[in-house]
Amino acid sequence: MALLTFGDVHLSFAGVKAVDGVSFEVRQAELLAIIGPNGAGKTSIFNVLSGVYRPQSGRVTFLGEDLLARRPHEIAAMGMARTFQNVELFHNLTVLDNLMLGRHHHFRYGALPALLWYGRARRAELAARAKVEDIIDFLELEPWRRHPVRLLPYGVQKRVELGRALAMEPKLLLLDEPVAGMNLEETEDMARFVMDIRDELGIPVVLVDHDMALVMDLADRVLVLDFGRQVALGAPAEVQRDPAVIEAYLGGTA
Ligand SMILES: Nc1ncnc2c1ncn2[C@@H]1O[C@H](COP(=O)(O)OP(=O)(O)OP(=O)(O)O)[C@@H](O)[C@H]1O
Repeated sequence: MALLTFGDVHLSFAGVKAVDGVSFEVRQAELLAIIGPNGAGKTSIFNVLSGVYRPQSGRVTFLGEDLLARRPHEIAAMGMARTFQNVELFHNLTVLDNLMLGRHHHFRYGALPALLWYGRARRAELAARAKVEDIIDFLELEPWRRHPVRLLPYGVQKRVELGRALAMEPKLLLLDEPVAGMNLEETEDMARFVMDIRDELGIPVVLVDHDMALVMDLADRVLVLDFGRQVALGAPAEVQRDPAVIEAYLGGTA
C-alpha cells in the first residue's frame, strides 16, 4: 500500500495554476524526487503536503488518513518531517539542543513532572537523549555536538537540520533542496546520508532539488513538473529519455 497518495490536486493563486492536476504516490522505503524549472510548483506541493496550503480540489492521504483536513502541527505529529531551503535552526543553541528540540512532540508529560525530573518525564528525557545520540553518530556530527549551530560550516548546519527532522522519528521525510549552496564535498556527504536514510533506516524520502546529477543518482522515481503540470513520472533513466521532459525541462542536455 502507498504511504502517501496525492490525487489530481489543483491549487491556484489569483489565476496562477501552481499545481495543476498532479497525481503521484510515495511507496515504502522509496526516494521520489520532484524536479522542474523555477515556479513549476515543487514548493507548492510540499506546502500542500505539510498543511500550509489548502488546494481547491484533489485528494491527499497519508497513512490512509485524509491530510487535507489536518493542520501543519497535526501532520508533523503524524510523522511527516520537513527540511527547508534555508537553514531553519536555533542558531545560538548547540547541535545537541537543536536535535533534542526536534523530539518535543514525543514528550507526553506536563510541566511539573518535567521540572521535578521524575517518573515518565525522566524516562522520556533519557530515551530522547539516547535517540539523539544515535542520530549524532549516524550523521557523523560528533565533533560539533556541543557547538552553537551559528559557528558551523553551512554544510554541517544543513546536516543538523536533517538530524532535527530525523529526531522526530518520521514516517516520511520531505527534503527541500538539501544540497542547494553546497560545495562538491558537502553535496557528496549529503547524498550519502540521504541514501542511508532510505536504505538503512528505511524512511521514505521526497526530495526537491535542482541538482540533476544528484536527483538522477539517488531517486527511485522522478516526478517532472512544468508550470504546475505533471510532465512525466517514472524511473530516472525512463524520465531522462522522455521527449516531453527533454522538451520541457532538460532542454536537450539529457
Ligand atoms: N503564496 C503564494 N501566493 C501567490 N503565488 C504563489 C504562492 N506560492 C506559489 N505561488 C506561485 O505558484 C507557482 C509555483 O511556485 P512554487 O514556489 O511552488 O514553484 P517551485 O517549483 O518551488 O519554484 P522554485 O524552484 O523557484 O522554488 C509560481 O508561479 C509562484 O509564483
